[in-house]
Amino acid sequence: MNLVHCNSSVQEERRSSLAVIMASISEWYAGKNVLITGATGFMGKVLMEKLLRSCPDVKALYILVRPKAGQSMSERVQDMMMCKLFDRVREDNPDFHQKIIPISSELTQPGLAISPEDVQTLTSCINIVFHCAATIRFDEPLKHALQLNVIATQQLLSLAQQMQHLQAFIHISTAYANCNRRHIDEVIYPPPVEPKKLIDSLEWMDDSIICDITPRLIGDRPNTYTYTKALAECVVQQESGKLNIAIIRPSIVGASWQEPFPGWIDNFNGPSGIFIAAGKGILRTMRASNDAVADLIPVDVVINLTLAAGWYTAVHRPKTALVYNCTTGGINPFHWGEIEHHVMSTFKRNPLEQAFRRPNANITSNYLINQYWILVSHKFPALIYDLFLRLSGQKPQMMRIFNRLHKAIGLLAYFSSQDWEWNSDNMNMLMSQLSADDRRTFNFDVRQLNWPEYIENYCIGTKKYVLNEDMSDIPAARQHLRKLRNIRYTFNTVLLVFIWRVFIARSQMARNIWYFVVSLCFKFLSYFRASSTLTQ
Ligand SMILES: CCCCCCCCCCCCCCCCCC(=O)SCCNC(=O)CCNC(=O)[C@H](O)C(C)(C)COP(=O)(O)OP(=O)(O)OC[C@H]1O[C@@H](n2cnc3c(N)ncnc32)[C@H](O)[C@@H]1OP(=O)(O)O
Ligand SMILES: NC(=O)C1=CN([C@@H]2O[C@H](COP(=O)(O)OP(=O)(O)OC[C@H]3O[C@@H](n4cnc5c(N)ncnc54)[C@H](OP(=O)(O)O)[C@@H]3O)[C@@H](O)[C@H]2O)C=CC1
Repeated sequence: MNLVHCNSSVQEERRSSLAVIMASISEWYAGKNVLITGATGFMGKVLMEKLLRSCPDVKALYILVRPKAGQSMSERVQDMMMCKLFDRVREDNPDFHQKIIPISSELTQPGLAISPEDVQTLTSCINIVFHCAATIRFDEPLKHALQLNVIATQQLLSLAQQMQHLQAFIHISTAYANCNRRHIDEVIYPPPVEPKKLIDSLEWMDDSIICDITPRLIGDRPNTYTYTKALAECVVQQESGKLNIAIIRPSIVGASWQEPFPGWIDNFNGPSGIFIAAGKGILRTMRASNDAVADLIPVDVVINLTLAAGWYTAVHRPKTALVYNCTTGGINPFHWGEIEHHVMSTFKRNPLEQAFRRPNANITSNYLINQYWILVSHKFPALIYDLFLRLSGQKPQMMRIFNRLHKAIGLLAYFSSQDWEWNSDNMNMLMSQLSADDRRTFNFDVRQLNWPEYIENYCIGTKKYVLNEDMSDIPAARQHLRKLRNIRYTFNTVLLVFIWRVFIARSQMARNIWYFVVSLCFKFLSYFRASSTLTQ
C-alpha cells in the first residue's frame, strides 16, 4: 500500500514538473514575484511593461528605486506609470499599478540601503531577479563605476542567496564587456583583475590616485563602463553559489522594433543622441567606418530574450550559468554607412523642429578628413552663430553645444569604427526551446528585422518621445528647412563674391580670370537673347 502511494506521489511530482516544463512563458510567470533593479531606466521600464502586458497573471513586481532630483521614490514611480510606454497596459488593466511595489534602495550603499523589513519581504517572496541597474556612462570615475556595477551586483547576489523561493537570477551585462577581443563567445572570460583585490585596493585610495591609474587598469578597454561590466560578470560567476544564473549581453540597445509600439525610446544614449544631433543639423561629421557592422539591437528584442531566458533558467536549471550574446551582426548585419543613409533620408522627410542647419551628416574613417570637416562644418558655423548671438545681445551657446557633442562622439567612435563577431548559439538554442506561441509573444528572431523600416521608426521615435515634438508640426519644420536652404545659398553667394573681391583687389591674375568669366557670361546671355529673338 505504502509502495503504491509512493509510486503515485513520484508520478504526481513528475507530472507537475512536466507541466512546468510544458507551461508557456506567461503561464510560468503567473503567480510569480519578480524583483527588478534599474526599473526606472530605459530597459527596466520596457521589461516591466512587457511583463505586465504579456504575463498579466504575474503576482507582483518589486522594484528597487531611489529618490532622485528632488522627487521621492513614490513620486518617481507614479510619474513613470503615467508614461506613454504603459498606455497599452493601462488599456488592458487600469489597476496595473497595484502590482508594482517600490522598495527604497540606493545601490551604492551598504546592504543596498534596503530596510530590514523590506529585506524580510524580499527574501520570503521573490521568485526571480532581473538585475538591470548600472551606470552606463563612459566617463564614470572608476570608483563609482566599480561601486555600482560590481559591488552592488555582489551585494544583490548575497541578498539573492537568502531568498527562499528564488528560481532564477538574470544579470544584464553588455556585449562590449569583452570588447578587447574581436571574437566573443558565450562564455565568461577571465577578468582583467581579480575583482575582490581591486575593490580592496580602491577602498583606501585617494580619488586623484585612482584617476591617475585608471588608464593602466582598464588597459585595452575603452572606458570604465566596459571594464566594470566585465568584472561584474566574473563576480556573478564567483558568487552565484547554487543559484540558477543567466547573463544577457545586449549590444547597442536602440528604440523598440514592434512593442509596445515601434520606435519607443526615451534617452540620448548610444546612437539616439547622434541621430538627434544629425537631424537637428548640428552634427555634420563623425568618425565611423561605413563598412563596419552597426550592431544595434531593438530594446523589445532584448527584453523578450531576457524574459525567455528567465523562464528557461528557472525551468531547465542549466548546470552552468548560460551567457546569451544578444546581437544582430552575425544574423542580420547592417552597416554604419547604411544607417547614415537611412537616418538622413528620414530626417529630410520628417524634419525635427528648429533645426540649426539642414540635416547633412557624413561619416568617415579618416582622421584628417574628419578634423577638416569639424573645423569647417562644426566650429566655423558655431563661431558665426555665437557672434550673431553676441551682437543681438544674447548669450553665446553654440560652441558649448559643439564641445559637448565632440566629447560624446569622441567616446562613441571606438564602437562605430570597428567590427566584432559574437557567437549567438545560446540565443538560437533558446529560440528552439520556445513553443510557436511563445516565439510570437516573446519574439527575438532578428532575422525578421527590416532595417530601413526600423531606422525610420527609430528616428521618428526620437522626435516624438525624446524631443516630444508633434508630428503635425512637420510642414512648419519643412518650411524652416527651406528657409535655412535660402540662407545658405545667400551666404555662399555673398562669401564667393567677397572672396573674389579680395583676390581681385590684390592679384592681376585673379582680375583676368574674373573678367574672362564675366565676359563669357555676357556672351552666353547675348547669344540666348539673340536666339530667342530669332525664334519669335
Ligand atoms: C547620421 C549619422 C549616423 C552615424 C551613426 C554613428 C553612431 C555611432 C553610435 C555608436 C554608439 C555606440 C554605443 C556603444 C554602446 C555600448 C553598449 C553599452 O553597453 S552601454 C549603453 C550606452 N551608453 C551610453 O551611450 C552612454 C554614453 N554617454 C555618456 O557617457 C555621457 O552622456 C557623455 C560622456 C557622452 C556626456 O556626458 P555629459 O557631457 O556629462 O552629459 P550628460 O550625459 O550628463 O547629459 C547632459 C544633458 O544633455 C542631454 N544630452 C546628452 N546627449 C545629447 C545630445 N546628443 N543631444 C541633445 N541632448 C543631449 C542629456 O539627456 C542631459 O539632459 P538632462 O538630463 O540634463 O536634462
Ligand atoms: N542602453 C544600452 O545600450 C545598453 C545597456 N546595457 C545594460 O543594460 C542595463 C540597463 O541599461 P539602461 O536601461 O540603458 O540604463 P539606464 O541608465 O537607462 O538605467 C539605469 C538604471 O539603474 C539605476 N541606478 C543607477 N544608479 C543607481 C543607484 N545608485 N541606486 C539605484 N539605482 C540606480 C537607475 O536608476 P535612476 O533612475 O534612479 O538613476 C536606472 O533605473 C545596464 O546593466 C546596462 O549595462 C547593455 C548593453 C547596451
